[in-house]
Amino acid sequence: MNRALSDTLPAGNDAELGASTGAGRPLAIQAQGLVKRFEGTLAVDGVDIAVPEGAIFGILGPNGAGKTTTLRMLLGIIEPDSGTRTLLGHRRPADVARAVGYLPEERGLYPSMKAFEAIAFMGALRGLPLAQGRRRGRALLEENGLGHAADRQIRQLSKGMAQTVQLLGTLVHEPRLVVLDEPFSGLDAINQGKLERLIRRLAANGTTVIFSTHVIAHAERLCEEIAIIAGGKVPFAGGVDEARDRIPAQVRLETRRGEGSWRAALPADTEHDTKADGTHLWSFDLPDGGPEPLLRKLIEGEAGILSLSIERAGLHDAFVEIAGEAAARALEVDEQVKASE
Ligand SMILES: Nc1ncnc2c1ncn2[C@@H]1O[C@H](COP(=O)(O)OP(=O)(O)OP(=O)(O)O)[C@@H](O)[C@H]1O
Repeated sequence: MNRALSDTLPAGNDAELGASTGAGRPLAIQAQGLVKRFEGTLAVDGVDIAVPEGAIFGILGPNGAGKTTTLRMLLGIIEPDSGTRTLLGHRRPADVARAVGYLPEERGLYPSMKAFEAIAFMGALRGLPLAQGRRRGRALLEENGLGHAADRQIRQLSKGMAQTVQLLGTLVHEPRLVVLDEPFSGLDAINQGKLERLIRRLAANGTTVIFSTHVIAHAERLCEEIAIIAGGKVPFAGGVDEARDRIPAQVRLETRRGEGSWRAALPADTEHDTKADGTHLWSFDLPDGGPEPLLRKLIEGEAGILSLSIERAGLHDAFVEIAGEAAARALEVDEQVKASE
């Protein structure tokens, strides 16, 4: 056990220090086999999650997939029926509550409080002295373009502004771990962009950020690692690139010649078209060996390459591959609903 930490831990504390990824990076969150049932509904069915410290980690899944239930179990707001979780090295989330910031899915602040007071109040709930919270509240509002609203009551703010105030209240005590449940919901495109930048700044300063979303684009733009959740299960957890690599990249090739020894380098199910000018178009999955052996054979066989493009799969296609069409359709509907809001 780390000497400095062991000195601060009371005897018999159940903290479990030193959890780390295979690559040796310490973990801010480690959950194994989390299960939660509500009156006959199996909301979460054996979820494993490992969130490295300092990461931006997304939990991506459609409505009802189990995202909120998972986050609540991680935070100790509800207890799992089975499974274990470690938060910042502690088995009891309450032991590290002051180092955690949480934006719940249900938004709500006292309507009569002024914006800067609301932030200070949220900080006080996590142990920050009120005077300090008030100072930081004003500064945070200023930094985030809401300085003019500091003395306005919450009831006088727009929904998006109030949501930003609540988010700042989640951050005012400078938590090491920030848990955001659907933070982009209810924000317009400009404020979504601001929130993305804020999340990046937090991570750049060493804060771990975990957020849930049903919008693939947010996870794809922000996250190094994700967990895909569908029907209470996590069929994939790992790097965004690793998820995208589940699907072969698509090659589009244009050649002057249509025959030659190089044809053997193209997969059997390659699509082929001959254009009016006699040149050839080929589309196929990038073979296992990657682009270099393919290119070598095309050049050695004198295919007469006119153009070649390789397009990696997007996270949406990876999601379909991993979680299935039905879950992906549910996500798409969510995005359409969002777009029409
Ligand atoms: N307190 C509860 N009582 C009964 N059922 C619940 C409760 N909380 C969640 N559920 C059910 O558990 C399942 C997972 O819900 P959860 O809120 O975790 O999903 P979610 O992925 O966060 O969805 P959303 O994006 O709609 O918030 C759903 O079927 C939901 O109806």
